[in-house]
Amino acid sequence: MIHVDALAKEFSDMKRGPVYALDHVSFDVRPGEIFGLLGPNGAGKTTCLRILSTVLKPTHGRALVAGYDVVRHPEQVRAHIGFMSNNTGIYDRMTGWEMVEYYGRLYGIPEEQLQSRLTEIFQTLQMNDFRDVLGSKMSTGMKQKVSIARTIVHDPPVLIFDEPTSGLDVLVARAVLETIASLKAKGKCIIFSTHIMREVEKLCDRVAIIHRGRILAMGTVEELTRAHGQPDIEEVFFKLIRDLETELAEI
Ligand SMILES: Nc1ncnc2c1ncn2[C@@H]1O[C@H](COP(=O)(O)OP(=O)(O)OP(=O)(O)O)[C@@H](O)[C@H]1O
Repeated sequence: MIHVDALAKEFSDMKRGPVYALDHVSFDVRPGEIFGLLGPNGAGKTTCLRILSTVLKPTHGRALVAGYDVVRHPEQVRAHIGFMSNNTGIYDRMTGWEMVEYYGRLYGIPEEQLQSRLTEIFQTLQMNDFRDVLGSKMSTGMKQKVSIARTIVHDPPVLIFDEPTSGLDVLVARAVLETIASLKAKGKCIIFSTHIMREVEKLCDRVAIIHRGRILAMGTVEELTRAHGQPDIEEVFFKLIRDLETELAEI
């Protein structure tokens, strides 16, 4: 469902010169799988997810999403994905219902299907008690739910979440993770970025540890801890980052 082959992105930064945000990464994600990109700030996670969602173009390599090339067929890719960035961007003067309805129309869902789809989503995500609250009056948790609702309104087969629990309190974060798990149970192909080890352990079928734009290791949590002789994913993560930094310092 997602096929990424030697994907790279170079930015030219006024101060720093060329920045290799993504350095030839390759991976695949299957339907019914949750794939995590685990990395520190600036690792390249957002850049990778932005390329997959057609917001950015790669400087090298190829990515296919739902069978469509992100550069050659961006409209097709957009029709088959739901992308939730960590900036919820909720409109102050619209209610949750209106916002999700608006996105449903943007995706071209026929009117007669749209209302039943909204009813279903508002029930599943337990949003009925605030369906008529304006964006300006919503709590962070409410906003995050609206954001998820509009990401999934067109029932896309591929879901891309950029740090979906960032800045949320524990209860809301838990609800978001439960929603992601239920989307996997429906057979969705899910990729999400995080720097929270526990989320990876709880949710991901496979994970790629990413730092300085490179994938340092990839596999199930069990495979990675075994291969690197560490007790848990946190130790694997710090070991790999330390090793790369030592290697770079010696060059
Ligand atoms: N538009 C841009 N112009 C120049 N450099 C950029 C641009 N976007 C990202 N970068 C740089 O690319 C690198 C990777 O950034 P990216 O946002 O992908 O990391 P990240 O893993 O998502 O981290 P974070 O969790 O901080 O968002 C960083 O060094 C960042 O400063």
